[in-house]
Amino acid sequence: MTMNEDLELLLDKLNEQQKTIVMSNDNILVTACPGSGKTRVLTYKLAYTALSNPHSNRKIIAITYTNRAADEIKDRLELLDIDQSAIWAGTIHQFCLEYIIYPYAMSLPRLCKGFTIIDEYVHDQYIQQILDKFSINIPSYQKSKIITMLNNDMEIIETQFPQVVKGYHDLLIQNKEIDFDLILSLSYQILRNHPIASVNIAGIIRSVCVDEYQDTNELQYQIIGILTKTNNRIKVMFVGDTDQAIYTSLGGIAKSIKEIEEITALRFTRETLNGCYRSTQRVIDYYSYFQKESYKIISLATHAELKGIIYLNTSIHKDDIYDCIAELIRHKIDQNVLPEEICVIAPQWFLLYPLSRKLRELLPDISFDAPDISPIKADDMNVFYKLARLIFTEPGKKVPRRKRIATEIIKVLSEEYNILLNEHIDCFWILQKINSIHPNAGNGVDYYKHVIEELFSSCGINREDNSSLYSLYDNFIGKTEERIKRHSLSDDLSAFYKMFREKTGVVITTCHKIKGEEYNTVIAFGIFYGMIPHWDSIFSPVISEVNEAKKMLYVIASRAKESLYLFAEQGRTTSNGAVYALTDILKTYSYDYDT
Ligand SMILES: Nc1ncnc2c1ncn2[C@@H]1O[C@H](COP(=O)(O)OP(=O)(O)OP(=O)(O)O)[C@@H](O)[C@H]1O
Repeated sequence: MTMNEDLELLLDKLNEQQKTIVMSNDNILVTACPGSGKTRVLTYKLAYTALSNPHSNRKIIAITYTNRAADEIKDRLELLDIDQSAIWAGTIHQFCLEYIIYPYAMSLPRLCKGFTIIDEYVHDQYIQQILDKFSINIPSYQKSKIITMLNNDMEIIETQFPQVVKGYHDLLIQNKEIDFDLILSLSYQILRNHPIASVNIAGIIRSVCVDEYQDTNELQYQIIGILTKTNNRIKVMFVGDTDQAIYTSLGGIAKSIKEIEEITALRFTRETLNGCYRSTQRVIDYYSYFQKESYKIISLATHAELKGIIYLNTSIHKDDIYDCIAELIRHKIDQNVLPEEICVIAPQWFLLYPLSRKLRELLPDISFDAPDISPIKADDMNVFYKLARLIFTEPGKKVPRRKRIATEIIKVLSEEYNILLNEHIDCFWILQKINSIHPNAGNGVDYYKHVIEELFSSCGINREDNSSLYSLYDNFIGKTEERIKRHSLSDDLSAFYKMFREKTGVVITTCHKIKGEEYNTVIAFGIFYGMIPHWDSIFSPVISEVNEAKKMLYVIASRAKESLYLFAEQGRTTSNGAVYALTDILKTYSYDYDT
């Protein structure tokens, strides 16, 4: 097939609005409604850019909000049979590590003598250690609010406990460690203070596509801005939906086109995607009430005209909610809705654990993709977690993904831990080696330790010469063992395989985690003022509680293809005994709900 035929085949799968965006040679800011095919547009834009200039060796970068989204894009490109050698997709943290921190660590005194990246768990341990040192006794919710992130000039932002943050950073420096936030701040420092680094990095980039731009934080915009100011040939696309900006509390900002133009020193064209392939027109009209600035979304779904169900219940008691949801699920399945097409959500995890237990009891014949506490904590930045993903998944399945993970492992070992691996060690070798080690251990941790020891020994990696890698390893094992003990989990090998198995069945998750997904039926409970919006927004002097509630309800409702059930059950109280009630904005929304 010729290149033009390849391109035509790609474009055939897009509607006119999507095509315009994919083919545009401008810098574009795309505001896209839910279900309008943002992921499709982004994937096809990457494919189109790669195919239209196959000889360019400059990189096409896609920045996604989660590792899962990056995996999805890479899998879709694989299905389209696109050569991905010029395409890079990952989170901003991964981008910063691979393109800025690892190659230019020598330019910062803090990094030049080697460094390791700590995770949330170590972060929390350090904070506790310093609070103890200063004899500060505060509740855990307050601990988690201590801002350890620094500003663009590496100064402390935290106002209430600045001495704790100083102690924390001193400890990191002393241990030659950095945390997640420092990946961004130090990348910014390198780009800003070392023009050679920014010229080199910007010089190898062809385009940057940012997904979910409404969740991008200030530093991320600034990092992209330095690159485009250094090389104005870089083409930029921001795609997102300002009505779905539910990460404001984590620093996400949906910048205006003018602000983006200022930061990047580029001119932008605005494009819109307002055709929704997901929901019926009725569901769309229902959630459009929560838009910040009203605009018309048109259903392009084959089921656009179906009535479906839109239901709100504020009278059910919390003790009856599990039976009621179980009945609903049974009813939907009897109507031939697939279990995978049903999702039950709540604003907080603690509401979901008892629900999952109860639903499994009430519906023993139905499978659930429910929040289980897994023996290993998911952490895609940790090389030992990446190794676990290979060790505890079946060799013959998802081979391209396994190859990618193996390649990432080699990269981390050589670039982060400066390990000189033998030339023959490539992703195939790693996969073959892991596939061939089958220790005789029924316990998951022992099994994992055996594989790692044998793998490392065949790679020539030993404890004596690689103390920082082994300290991460010991920490990883220690944390896993502690998790198993704390939550009384099974340490059986099968429990480790289970955690990485693709889950099927009725999905049970939180309102934040459901973002980007779609289901025939969405059942949401716990729709309370204090959870939607969260108390943090209600008490915040800078965040608008009404907007936060609107955005959350917009995300929840826009996941539904046909049916949406909302519950604000009676009888739930806060820890202080105050009674939870329906979120305010739904009290004032006079909608003609189904009964
Ligand atoms: N041109 C198209 N033709 C047919 N179906 C499409 C087209 N574009 C997208 N879709 C379908 O629309 C649905 C929604 O797509 P996608 O999940 O990419 O939307 P989204 O814009 O990312 O949604 P959200 O913002 O809610 O996360 C998917 O099922 C996708 O296959």
